[in-house]
Parts: sequence; structure tokens; C-alpha cells
Amino acid sequence: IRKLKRHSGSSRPPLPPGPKPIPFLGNVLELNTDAPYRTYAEWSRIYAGDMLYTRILNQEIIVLNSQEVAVELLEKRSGKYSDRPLLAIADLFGCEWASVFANYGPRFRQHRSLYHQFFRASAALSYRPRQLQTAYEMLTHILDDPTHYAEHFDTFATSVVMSATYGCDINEGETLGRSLKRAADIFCRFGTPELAALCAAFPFLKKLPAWFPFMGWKSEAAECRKLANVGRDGSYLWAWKQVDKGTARPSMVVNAIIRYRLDDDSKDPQLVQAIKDSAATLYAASVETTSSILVVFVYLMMLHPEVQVRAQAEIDHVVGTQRLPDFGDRPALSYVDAVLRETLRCHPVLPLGVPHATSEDDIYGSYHIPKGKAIAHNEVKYPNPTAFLPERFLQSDGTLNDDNLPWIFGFGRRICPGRHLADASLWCAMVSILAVFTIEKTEGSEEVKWAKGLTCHPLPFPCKFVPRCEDKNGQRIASLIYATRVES
Ligand code: HEM
Repeated sequence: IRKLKRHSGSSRPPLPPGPKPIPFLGNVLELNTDAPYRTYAEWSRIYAGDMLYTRILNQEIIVLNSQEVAVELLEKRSGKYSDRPLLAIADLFGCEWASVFANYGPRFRQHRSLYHQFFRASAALSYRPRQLQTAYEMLTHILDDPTHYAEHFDTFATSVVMSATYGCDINEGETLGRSLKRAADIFCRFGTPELAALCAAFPFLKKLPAWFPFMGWKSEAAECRKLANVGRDGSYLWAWKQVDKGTARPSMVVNAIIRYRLDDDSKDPQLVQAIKDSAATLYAASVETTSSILVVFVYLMMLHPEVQVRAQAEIDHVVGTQRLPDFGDRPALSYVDAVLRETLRCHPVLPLGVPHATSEDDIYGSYHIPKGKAIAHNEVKYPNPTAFLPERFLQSDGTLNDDNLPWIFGFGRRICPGRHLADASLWCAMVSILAVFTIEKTEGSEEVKWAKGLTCHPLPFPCKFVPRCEDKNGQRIASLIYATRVES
């Protein structure tokens, strides 16, 4: 939680415990900027408690370390805890319009209403056939070129989101998504939280020109701004033209254009802008998360051959070997679902979630309130928390327990609107890979490096995808795909 408002009265309860901030810099010198969640986890151990207070330059932060406190504040008091902190560089990088940065107000509500219409659980069902088809196509890409498996995960995630958002097929999705991808790449490399904190503390930095020493990032920011706008407006226009030509496929933007009869741009400019902005946010929100989780999955499967054997035995038993799994098989594949949940719990890719901000002062317990891995690795709830044990999600009769990790997707009114789409994408990608390949170690597999920053996932590492059947030229996989008809 960021952006705290100070109480004026002297009877204010104390702030939660935390490291003593030094004047002006706060605790910035002690923060591990490559992996800030590690520093927060360490401080949480030292200042034992469910809440931790820290200050990074002039930004006050409260880290919530327990699911109970997060639910109490971010869900039960969500009226006060659903704002976002100002990201001082969002406008420079041209992404201030993204839903994820929207303040809690009318624009936020309009975006959330669009997401609810087109991505709630029942609406997300309509995207499943295309998700499955895309997952099967990913298998052929892995077979042809296993070394670049992480790129195939990116292509898979891009295809799913561009199809669900604009109704594109795989090739159109890659072309249209290119500007959004390049913008997201620049933002991830240059738009770091440290730069945002510096610009918040020294707003004059935002005004300095790109030729000024240490201001090289400004040219990147300008490029990002251009690409983000081109990607957002171009993708909307493409979907609009498909509706006009009668060739549009059901998707968020197409359905919205039809439902609200937006046959010309001047009809309801505010609504059109909300559709453009909320739709373009989905690319950045979904591709990096989905594809990083799949890399974590490959890493864990490589390290746990016994888990693969058990999951594959379950798939062979339920699905057989003459077709690929589909969503109808999911209820009978409890162990595969347990593997999915344990992958999300063991290495959450967003260990700090996305910060919320308070819109009013609050008091919780004895603390004044001007997120995390700690929840995933809670020793009481998940004994031996660093071990990868899918069976912790199974009951004694082999069925799934009711812990479906709701916190992975955040809390309250800000909860991830793409969670149903994400869950289906991850399941069909993982089950298809397990059905067809065994992931094994190879030379260099031991030297796994991890991404730096707010996300936590291994960088692509060498490993082998061994086809489970003799399939040198992909014939067997092609015939399995053919045998598994997907109706869209
Ligand atoms: C694949 C795994 C994914 C994970 C782990 C994930 C997780 C999250 C989390 C933790 C948040 C912040 C919630 C909060 O503030 O409490 C979030 C926000 C968001 N997610 Fe996801 N997400 C995933 C995939 C997706 C997908 C596939 C989409 C869209 C199709 C999506 C769209 C969004 C959007 C638009 C927001 C911003 C919501 C807001 O600020 O109101 N996400 N996600």
C-alpha cells in the first residue's frame, strides 16, 4: 500500500513497525533493488508482524504479510484501499491511460465494468476453444524449435490476449501486438520503480531534456510513448474495420463496438477512449505474467521428474493417448490442477502484487495506516513452504481442496480482471505440454539466472523437451491435434 495521508491530531496511533528511515532517503540504501521482495521478507522477519512500514525516498509503503490482514484491509475496507499510488513517470512513458494506474474514480469504474462484461467467469468460457487451439499450436512450435521455448510461450500468451481482446488470428495478433510489445519491453527496461521514486522526489528531473547527462532514458520514454499510442489506437481501429466489413470475430472490443453501436468515432468519445485504454492495458498485463509462469513451470518440472511422471500417468489414465486433453477433462485431472496451484504458490511471479493506495486515513488494530511472498510461504498454512509439493492441494481422497490461491490475483475491487482467462491459459498450456513432452535437464541447466526487479521468474535456461512418443517429424503430434477437434 502506498501514498499514506498523515493524521494531523497528536492522538494518532503509531505506524506499523519497520526499519528506521534516515532523513530524506528513508530506507532506500538498505533496499535490494534487484529483488525488493527479499528485503521486505527479511524486514518482516526482523520486525515480526503482519504489517511493515518503510519509506523509500518520499514514498511511504506498508507491506502486508498475511492473507488475513490483506483481506481485512484490501477487501473488507476496499472503499478506502482501492486507489493506486501515482507513478511519477507513467505520463513520460505514455501509459498513464492504462487501467492498472487508474485512480479509484469514474474512469476506473468504467474500465472495470468493461472487463466485467467481457472477462467475468461466464464470459471467459467463450475464449476457451481458441485458447486450446493456440496451446496445441504451441506444441508444434516447441517440437520444431525447443531451444526457444520461452519465445513460444510469449507467442501463445500474445495470441490468446489479442484474440480475446480484438478477435485477431495468430498472425494478425503478432503484427498488431508488435507496438504494444515494444512499448512494454522499453517500459520494463527503463521505467523502473527506482526511476519513478527519483522523479517523484525530484519532479524537476521530468523537465530536463534527453541530451542532459544521465537523461538518456528520456529518448526511450518518448519512443515508448509513441509505440504505446500507436498500438492502442491501431488495434482498436483494426477491430472497428473488421466490424465494418462484417469479418469481426467475437472479442472484448468487437462485442463492445456492437453492443454500444459505436459505428462512428464521434458517438461517445469517452466510452470509445475507455474501450481503447482498457483493451490496450490487457497486452502488458497478461503476456509477461502468463509466459513467466510457464517458464517457472518448465523449471519446476525439470527439477521434479517424479511430479511429471505422476501428472502424465493421470493424463494417460483419464485422456488416453489417442487425443490431447481438453477442458472437459479438467475435473478428472486433480493432480494436474494441484501442479498448477503449486507452481503459482512456490514461485509467485508478482511476489509483491501490485501496490494499492489508500484514499483516506485509516486505523487497523493498534496501528495507523496512512502485500506478498510472505503469504505464499506462510509456514503454518504451507508446511515446508520452499518445497514443491503439489499434493498439499489434494485431500485424502485425491480430490482438490478448497485452497485455490485467491490472493495470487490480488484483492478487492482491484482484483485481476483477467484471472479466469489466465487460469484457463495456464491450465491448457501446462496440460498439453505434460501430455506430449517430458522436460529434462541438459548441459547448462544448473546455471539458472533469475529476472531482476518486481517480477520473479527464471530467465530462459537450457533444458530438453523430449517427445513422449517417437516423433521425429511431428507426425504424431499433428495427428493428435487433428484427432482433438476444437470447436470455436
Ligand atoms: C497469468 C497470470 C496473472 C497473474 C498472476 C495476474 C495477477 C494480477 C495481480 C496481482 C494484479 C493486481 C491486483 C491488485 O491490485 O490487487 C493484476 C491486475 C490486473 N490484471 Fe492480472 N494477472 C495475470 C494475468 C492477467 C491476464 C491474462 C489479464 C487480461 C487478459 C490481466 C489483466 C489485469 C488488469 C487489467 C489488471 C489491473 C486491474 C486494476 O488495476 O484494476 N491479468 N493481475
